[in-house]
Amino acid sequence: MAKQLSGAGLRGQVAGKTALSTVGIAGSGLTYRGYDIKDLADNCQFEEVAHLILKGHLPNQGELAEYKALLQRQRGLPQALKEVLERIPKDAHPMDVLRTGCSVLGNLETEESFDDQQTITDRMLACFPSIICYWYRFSHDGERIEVETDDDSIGGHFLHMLHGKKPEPLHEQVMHVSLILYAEHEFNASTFTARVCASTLSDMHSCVTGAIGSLRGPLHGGANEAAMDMIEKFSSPDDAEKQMMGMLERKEKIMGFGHAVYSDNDPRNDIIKKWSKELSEQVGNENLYAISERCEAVMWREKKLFCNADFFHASAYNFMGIPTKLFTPIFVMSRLTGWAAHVMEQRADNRIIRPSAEYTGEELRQVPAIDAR
Ligand SMILES: CC(=O)SCCNC(=O)CCNC(=O)[C@H](O)C(C)(C)COP(=O)(O)OP(=O)(O)OC[C@H]1O[C@@H](n2cnc3c(N)ncnc32)[C@H](O)[C@@H]1OP(=O)(O)O
Ligand SMILES: O=C([O-])CC(=O)C(=O)O
Repeated sequence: MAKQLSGAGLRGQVAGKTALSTVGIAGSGLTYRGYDIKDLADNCQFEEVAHLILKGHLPNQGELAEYKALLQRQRGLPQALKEVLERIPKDAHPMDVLRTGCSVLGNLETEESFDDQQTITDRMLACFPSIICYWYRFSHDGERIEVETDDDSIGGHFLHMLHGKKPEPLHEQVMHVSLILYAEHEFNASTFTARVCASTLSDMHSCVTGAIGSLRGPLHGGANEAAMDMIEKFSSPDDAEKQMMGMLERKEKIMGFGHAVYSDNDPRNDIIKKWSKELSEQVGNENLYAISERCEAVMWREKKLFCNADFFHASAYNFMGIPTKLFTPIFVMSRLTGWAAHVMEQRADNRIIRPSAEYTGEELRQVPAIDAR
């Protein structure tokens, strides 16, 4: 059944054109440049998909090796940025850290010309994991970590810096899948933010900084953290069911469920759910997985609401030992590709985005003298 796309929130209104992805089109839930998301998640590494989204085609072996080497060389952070990160307190939210990190980078390595947009984007793709982990390890463990590792992939680089040791192959593989699933999603709120900013002919760092702010909220990317906060409070599947029924009765929003465009399933869910199960078996924590499955069943039975991409990401990341507050920053490491590609698309065929509002305020009136107010 197709979802009725109308009403507030610009729902269902076409706000521009894109050749980057399709969302919720019958027969193929989600495609990037014509490739089905499952096909990409089953057969590609994240860097291949980033290349596809940013440069327009899937790389061949040589192009992939070259692209990975280029990203590897750019993992270092300028000293001035490290100093800023060291001043941000431990209890800051890592999304705020990343927002600041991106903005500071824009001061130090400014995009002087749109001709530099690919280079600027590759640099951000390479160093965002360094920004997150440098701050996290300094503020939490008092350690100034080495961010220039020789890890093969962005996900591997992230896990290595976070845990201080090379990740096992299964975890690196799950990071590839996760980053692929989160990479691009048409005119979602954060991407639209980036495009609005781009439409003023602003710079790439400003577009991405704004997009990070939009992704942070629990109705968007922040839902993976909110889902984790919820499921870790449940002691068993039966407890999860009991507590969820209470939340539904109180009309609380349950994070990680529902979607603005999909009607009855988010194609990313089956994919990440399968990996979450495999990880749960590997770490021997089948309770958290069973709790998550019960939440899924209850929401479908009671509300016909389904898990979106965020819900099983929560348990999957938790099984890999990733702290909950770093969940949404991982989303940024990936979605940066989609944001930047949309900025480039907007720039290539731009008109400033400036919709109209329906006025609901006072009729025209006169300013009363100050002693008469
Ligand atoms: C990667 C991503 O960003 S995916 C989205 C991540 N966000 C979340 O998981 C947050 C929880 N989900 C939600 O808040 C919403 O489903 C959104 C924001 C994703 C989509 O919002 P909308 O398009 O406005 O939702 P939609 O029109 O389908 O809502 C229909 C009804 O279901 C309810 N509903 C939707 N999602 C949920 C939910 N997760 N829990 C409880 N009720 C819900 C709505 O409140 C609404 O009820 P109403 O008609 O009584 O007001
Ligand atoms: O499309 C949306 O509204 C939200 C979403 O799933 C995403 O950005 O991945």
